[in-house]
Amino acid sequence: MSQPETPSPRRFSVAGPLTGRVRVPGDKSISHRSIMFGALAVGRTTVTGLLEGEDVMATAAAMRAMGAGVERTRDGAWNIDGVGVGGLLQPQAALDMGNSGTSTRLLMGVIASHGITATLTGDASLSKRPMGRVTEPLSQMGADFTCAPGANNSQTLPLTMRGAHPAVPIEYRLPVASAQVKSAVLLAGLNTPGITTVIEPVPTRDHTERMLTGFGAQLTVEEIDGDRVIRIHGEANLRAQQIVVPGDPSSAAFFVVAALLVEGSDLVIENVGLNPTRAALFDVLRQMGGSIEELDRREVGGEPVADLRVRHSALTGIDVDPAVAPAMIDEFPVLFVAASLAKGRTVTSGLDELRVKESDRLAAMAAALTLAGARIEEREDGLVIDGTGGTPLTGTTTDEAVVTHLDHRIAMSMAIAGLASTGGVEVDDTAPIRTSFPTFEVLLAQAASAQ
Ligand SMILES: O=C(O)C1=C[C@@H](OP(=O)(O)O)[C@@H](O)[C@H](O)C1
Ligand SMILES: C=C(OP(=O)(O)O)C(=O)O
Repeated sequence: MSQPETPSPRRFSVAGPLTGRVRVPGDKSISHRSIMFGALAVGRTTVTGLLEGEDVMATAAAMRAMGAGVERTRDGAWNIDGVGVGGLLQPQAALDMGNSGTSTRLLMGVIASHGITATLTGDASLSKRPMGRVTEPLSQMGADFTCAPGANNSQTLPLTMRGAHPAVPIEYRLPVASAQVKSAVLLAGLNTPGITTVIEPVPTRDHTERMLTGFGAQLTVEEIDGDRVIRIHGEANLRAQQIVVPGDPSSAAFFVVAALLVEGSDLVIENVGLNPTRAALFDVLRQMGGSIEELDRREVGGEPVADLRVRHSALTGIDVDPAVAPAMIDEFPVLFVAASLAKGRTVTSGLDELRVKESDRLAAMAAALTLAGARIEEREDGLVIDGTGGTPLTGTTTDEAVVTHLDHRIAMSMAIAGLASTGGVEVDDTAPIRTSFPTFEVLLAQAASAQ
């Protein structure tokens, strides 16, 4: 298991309005997939704009350990030298997935149809997250999962898996709206003879489908009776690509909410990915009265992108349609912060998945925001928030820090709550922020002092 680090507590307090321009780092989902698919392609894939966060570096280290070349060039681009589908080598040591669910679940899919054995480990947060959702379909394909030495079940990390070669193609209907489960089965299908099918009743982020098609896989998506039916033809040949990673909307979300909440703000966030399976937060905030303007809409790396101009706005609470949840699943923690300062009540529901992220995000945000002075009711599948109508939250005392539970999104969300409080918010540990957004604190300071 990954060693726990010394926590880095920090107080986030009222700063000036957020102005000027910031550029958030590359999309985490696309960065993971760039490395994995590049490692499975024939030839050299080059990636610019890759997110150099700890989660993506865990993917890079794992692909290296299985024989691919993954190196940063002097100008900050990345070269991935692929081994070809079917060409992965057995890793010599356990693969440390750190804090990253995406690395773990997608790699389990990749390994499932390679005839190799691998042990996967993770930090204390990742070791609690459910893996049965991927081991179940991957076992149907022939992969075998056992408890790693010292572990007591094969539903959580650490676990050891043996891939099947040849694996068996399956048709799998997703029991949970999860792009990670969908991707795990499709990636196992890459090196499986025949056609592997995933049926998705509720659409989730579609980067795997878009990118595998770009890499030359035979993949089809059909709408049948309201379901998305995705088929991948196995024993695929992937061709190396040149990838430009757009900015991460999940990282941009923190700056969007900060600019909406802090009086006098007028901030441009450049190069934000606006794939419709990811961008629902911005529509929800607009429904609440947020001024978020798209400038220079364009395509980057096959994904829609724009610069977002965000101005301080008076927000009003709404009932958030649970149908949009998958398209903003990682953005609820920071939406809860926005709702805490809106006028009136915001009701969220259908969010059971938030309980199995890096932390139980419903419980963690309810506790953190309550400590900071917000009015929150925690329900089984969502939070109900009675906002202040714009009056800053009281904040927390220095000896009462909010608890982030090794969850980067709790830490960043509560940092933004600190900017919108009179007394500031004490965050118990900022170290997890490095998993997805290593430049968060620098960019926040830059935006708050840009005038
Ligand atoms: O496929 C991906 O890249 C991701 C899918 C989502 O997880 P689930 O599929 O578990 O909802 C999301 O929360 C995670 O941050 C990244
Ligand atoms: C849930 C997240 O990531 P992962 O599942 O990859 O740990 C996240 O980044 O919010």
